[in-house]
Amino acid sequence: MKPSIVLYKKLPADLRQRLDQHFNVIEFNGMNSTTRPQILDALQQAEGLIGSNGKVDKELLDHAPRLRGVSTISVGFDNFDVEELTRRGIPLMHTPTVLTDTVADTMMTLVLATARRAVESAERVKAGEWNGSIGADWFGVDVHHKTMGILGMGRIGLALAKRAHLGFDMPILYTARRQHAEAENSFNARRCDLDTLLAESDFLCISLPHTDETFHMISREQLAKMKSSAILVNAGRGPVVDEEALIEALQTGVIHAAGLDVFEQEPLPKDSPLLKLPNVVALPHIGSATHETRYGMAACAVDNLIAALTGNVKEFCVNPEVLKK
Ligand SMILES: NC(=O)c1ccc[n+]([C@@H]2O[C@H](COP(=O)([O-])OP(=O)(O)OC[C@H]3O[C@@H](n4cnc5c(N)ncnc54)[C@H](O)[C@@H]3O)[C@@H](O)[C@H]2O)c1
Ligand SMILES: O=C(O)[C@H](O)CO
Repeated sequence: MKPSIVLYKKLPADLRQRLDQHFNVIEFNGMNSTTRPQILDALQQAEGLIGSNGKVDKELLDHAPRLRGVSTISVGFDNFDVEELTRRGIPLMHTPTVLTDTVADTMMTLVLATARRAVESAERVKAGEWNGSIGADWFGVDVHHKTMGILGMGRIGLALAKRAHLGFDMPILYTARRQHAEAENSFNARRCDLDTLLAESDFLCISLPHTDETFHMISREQLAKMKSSAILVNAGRGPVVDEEALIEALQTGVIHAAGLDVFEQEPLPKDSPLLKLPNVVALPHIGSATHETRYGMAACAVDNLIAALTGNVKEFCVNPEVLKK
């Protein structure tokens, strides 16, 4: 008999078929307050779990006595209790690499859109405000040759450094726990401490995961150290930036603008002050959201689950120590 798995994300038909070839698939339309109790029930029998955007915590794992493998359709895994999964010997698989270039493109989009006020200007055109030669009240600021500071010099940070340095002649600064030779040798990036990064960056670009250590790493005190002309771009995770402090900084001119793909609460609440600020470009967490990349992520996650449940894991395991047991 094929092992049962729980799927909580709609997949392209061919990938769903691939899962069906290996498993008895119990499918749910997302993990939310309605489906979660049903998912917990189904997990009594399930040996695998695959999806994205659900909380996989101790409560869920307590309902899954037979679970042997978990696969997330994302690179980020802050919604998983990795310690608890590891304690139970369950591998957590994720999808790095396949989305790196697409997310770096999204970050560059936010850099350009905020600096050149592209969204704001387009909205003014649609509102019929373009009635003659434009004046300085429509002008933006240059991107090329400005300093980009990268917080989170991992796969995405490196791909962003490549775009900024080779495409836009931008000097690159980064703050990291270790030196990144490729960033330094290929893109002339310079490592510095956080205070220097804050003081010298024209664009502070965040591609950090959400961990205990990165929670509110950028708050009131850090924002105050930035240039008043600086632009903050965050496509890592919302909680890395203290959103209340950011809103205040944007309202009072402590910094110039922000381009945000991620937020402390998602979807962004409809009454968020961010939505009223003309110097904010807010995107609905579309970092990896192209047809090609989302397909690639789903395919990688399907392969990852098959590998985990057949004992063939070679890469993309968040907690590889469980494989040695
Ligand atoms: N907006 C989106 O749609 C989207 C898409 C993909 C990934 N992401 C986010 O981007 C993150 C990064 O993805 P990646 O593939 O580049 O991962 P990665 O692991 O390659 O890079 C993360 C980098 O952050 C560094 N880091 C972690 N904690 C740090 C700290 N306290 N101080 C300094 N540096 C620290 C790590 O050392 C690593 O170099 C993901 O974890 C996810 O949260 C968002
Ligand atoms: O972590 C990721 O892969 C992105 O945020 C998409 O969910």
